[in-house]
Amino acid sequence: MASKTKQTPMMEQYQKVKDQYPDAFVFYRLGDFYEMFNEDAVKGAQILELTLTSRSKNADNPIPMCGVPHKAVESYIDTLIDKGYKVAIVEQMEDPKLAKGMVKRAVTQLVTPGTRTTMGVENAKDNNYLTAIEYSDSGYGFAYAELSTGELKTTVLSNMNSVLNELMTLQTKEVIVNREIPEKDVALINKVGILVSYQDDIKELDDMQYLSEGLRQDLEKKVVNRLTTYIVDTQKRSLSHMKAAVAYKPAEFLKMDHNSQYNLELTKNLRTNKKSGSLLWLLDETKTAMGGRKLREWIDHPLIDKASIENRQNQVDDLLNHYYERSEITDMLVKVYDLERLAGKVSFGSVNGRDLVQLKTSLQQIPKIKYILDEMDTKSFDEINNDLDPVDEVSELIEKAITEEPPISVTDGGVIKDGYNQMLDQYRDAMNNGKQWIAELESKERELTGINNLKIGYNHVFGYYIEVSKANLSKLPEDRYERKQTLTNAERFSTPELKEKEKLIIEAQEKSKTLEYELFSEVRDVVKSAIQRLQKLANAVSSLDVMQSFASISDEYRLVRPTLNEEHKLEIVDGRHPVVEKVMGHQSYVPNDVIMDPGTNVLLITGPNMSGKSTYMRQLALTVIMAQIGCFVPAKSAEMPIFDQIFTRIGAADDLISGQSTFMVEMKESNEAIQNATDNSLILFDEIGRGTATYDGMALAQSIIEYVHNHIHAKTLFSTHYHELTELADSLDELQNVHVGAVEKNGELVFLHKVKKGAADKSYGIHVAKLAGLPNELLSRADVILSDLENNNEKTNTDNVAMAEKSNPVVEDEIDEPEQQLSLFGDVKEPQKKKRKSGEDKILKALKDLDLMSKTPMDIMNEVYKWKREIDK
Ligand SMILES: Nc1ncnc2c1ncn2[C@@H]1O[C@H](COP(=O)(O)OP(=O)(O)OP(=O)(O)O)[C@@H](O)[C@H]1O
Repeated sequence: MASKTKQTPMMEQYQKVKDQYPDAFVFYRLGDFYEMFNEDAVKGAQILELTLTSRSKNADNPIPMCGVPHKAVESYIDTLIDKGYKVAIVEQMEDPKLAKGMVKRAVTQLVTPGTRTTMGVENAKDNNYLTAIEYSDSGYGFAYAELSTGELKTTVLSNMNSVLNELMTLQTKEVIVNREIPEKDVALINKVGILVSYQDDIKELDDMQYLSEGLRQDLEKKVVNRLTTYIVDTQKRSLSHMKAAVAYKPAEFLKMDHNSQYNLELTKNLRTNKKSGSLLWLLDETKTAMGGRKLREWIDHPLIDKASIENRQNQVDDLLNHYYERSEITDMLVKVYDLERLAGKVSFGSVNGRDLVQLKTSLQQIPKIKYILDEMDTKSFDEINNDLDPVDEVSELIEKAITEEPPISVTDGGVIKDGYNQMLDQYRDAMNNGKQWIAELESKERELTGINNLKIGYNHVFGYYIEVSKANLSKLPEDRYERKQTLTNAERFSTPELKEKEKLIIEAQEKSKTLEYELFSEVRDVVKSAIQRLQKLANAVSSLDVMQSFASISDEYRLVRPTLNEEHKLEIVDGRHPVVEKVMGHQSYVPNDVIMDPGTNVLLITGPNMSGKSTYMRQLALTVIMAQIGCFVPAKSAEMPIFDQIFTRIGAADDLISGQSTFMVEMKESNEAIQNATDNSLILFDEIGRGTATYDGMALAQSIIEYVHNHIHAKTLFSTHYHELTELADSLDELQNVHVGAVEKNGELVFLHKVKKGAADKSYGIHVAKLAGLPNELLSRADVILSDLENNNEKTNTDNVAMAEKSNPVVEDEIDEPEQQLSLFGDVKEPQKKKRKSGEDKILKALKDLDLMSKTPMDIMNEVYKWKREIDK
């Protein structure tokens, strides 16, 4: 809290704002600076590396203070937002020179992590989503928006797990909730590092009604309204570019949880957390920022509708078949700027002359692109072509009105072209004539005074002046020259006629600047009225951009069009992991088949460590995702079903956030798959069970395989080091063994990376340890232990069998032991039954011989009674 001593009116004004925005840094405009005070100043100075000073230094309680220049404020705000803070911007609402008393100030915007719209070039292809969640008994309303592009989507999710998944997939920066949401939910959101902001009331905003109008579910309407209320409250500016909310259902897309997306490195590399090395990195040859964002959205949401996938495939095909046209389109797309974000800027009123020139350049490409698409004459692009509206009147207006290289500022003139407005031309003439007159005055004055180095100059404070060096002062006639400024070596003067011309020039300058700004605003308003059309155009351009990216990737990496079937047939010939291949070079990559006919649902993959088991599984997942976003796939040929969901238990399983152990996460992820997978799903289980004791692990692995095999029938790849499991192929007819080959050459292990039918014969763990450089002594010792274990195992097996036979010789003969009595591990279970007495054996024999059909119930009753007495003896 600020000190209780009497505050100055300004500090009172400041404190009022701060009280309203306690969780934000308050940037308080004072002249050319935004100042922070008190605790904001102390913290802000530290984070932003500013010098901390104080106001009223000599008072008892000096007020800590620091400031940033208004011209550079954006970068400081960005730094704070990046660190998860909010910034309230307080502007002067009147000209301080004209203000009576305290200058009026007000918060003009609250910038928060989810509402930031200033994107640097480096993250132009990223979205910055703001999300709202509405808790209810029947599920969670979920809505997200991207303020800079106006995108707004909503859905209802059944549980908090799905909410967290969606939040992480979208990489949301901020979540809006009201206080009815359970605290444990808020804690979960905080745990994944997302800022939670509260918005308790919902305002029915007339001009924002359209945003939720088309929605059918109340929960969706409510959550959209909460989100838009928060946006209006914080942004306090026009949001006419916000698009009406689109309701979506997660089930309309291939479902994948965030962990799977993360572990499959779809948009980020696991190690570096950067785009490089991810599927997105491989596929991104988009030329526009909008295309880049759309590609990412598609990777996050692959399709499941066959017709839509095939339409995209047709587009790729058509572009591949029209090489020349494709490269023309690509060249034009390079000149298309970020139409979505330009539309946003127009709506916010923050657009400048340069933005409008970018808009014009972009729009001018559209007729050319349309022409080429017409020439290509392919049906697949009909819809996109229809939506390519060049918004001619906007580009023509900008062409007529805005200069080719306008300055950044829209208030300093130089934005409007000559010839666009008569009045402006007249002002400009006056200015130019005046300047011309002044230039001529210089030579006239030189002649008059005989001072050759006399010159006429201009500065902001003193205006136009005649400068004479001190040495020449004596040559100057006294009468006409009025002294303006004294320098070390010269004096500056004015004359009545210079003053008069100066006045004319300055007046013309002021008037032209004001008029230019008015004209610019008019142009901007015309553009504003075309926002919806621009957004539709942006959507079409970005789709076209992604398609040309797919086509050029397909060319570059020899991808093929997959055939989609409805018969559960998966047949990928010579498939490749596209990212690993790109990194290692395609000569070194060993292609592999994945063949699973309709009757084969489980591939059990064995092979040494490092042989390529997980690469093989990941390769399949990426191929499926590429196919379902409409791209071609890395293989010689590919036939595949459309998958509804992908479940993975792959890669590092540590869940540091919720503090769960590797094994626990492994089991939870397995459970997710087992509970939710269908026969249309893809399951990838990489070494399930390795996180616990061998026997537990192996038992679980087998029962999971059996369960998936018997109940789910999803296409499943299961890699394992438990060689014993390969015997399952004998009893499970939908399961096949494959193994990744390796050979031993002169005691060294050579990986072949080739997947072949059948089970691997050996584990080679010690060989891999050798490759990792473990000391020889340790390795030799491991060899000894291994052969001991192997011998013991064999011995134990034979001992066990012998013991079982010895301990129970009669039973083996007389009673059919179920086969399962032979455990997984090849040894016989300890006999659990006590040795039976001979009387009991007699009873069993009698029971076996009893002919039920020839006896009455009474006879049986008597018989049983006799036996019971016998046993009870
Ligand atoms: N098809 C392939 N062609 C060429 N190199 C490959 C291929 N598959 C994998 N590799 C190489 O082998 C390395 C190890 O592969 P991967 O991690 O898939 O092995 P793994 O069998 O799953 O190992 P572990 O059992 O230890 O987890 C990869 O990093 C890659 O460099």
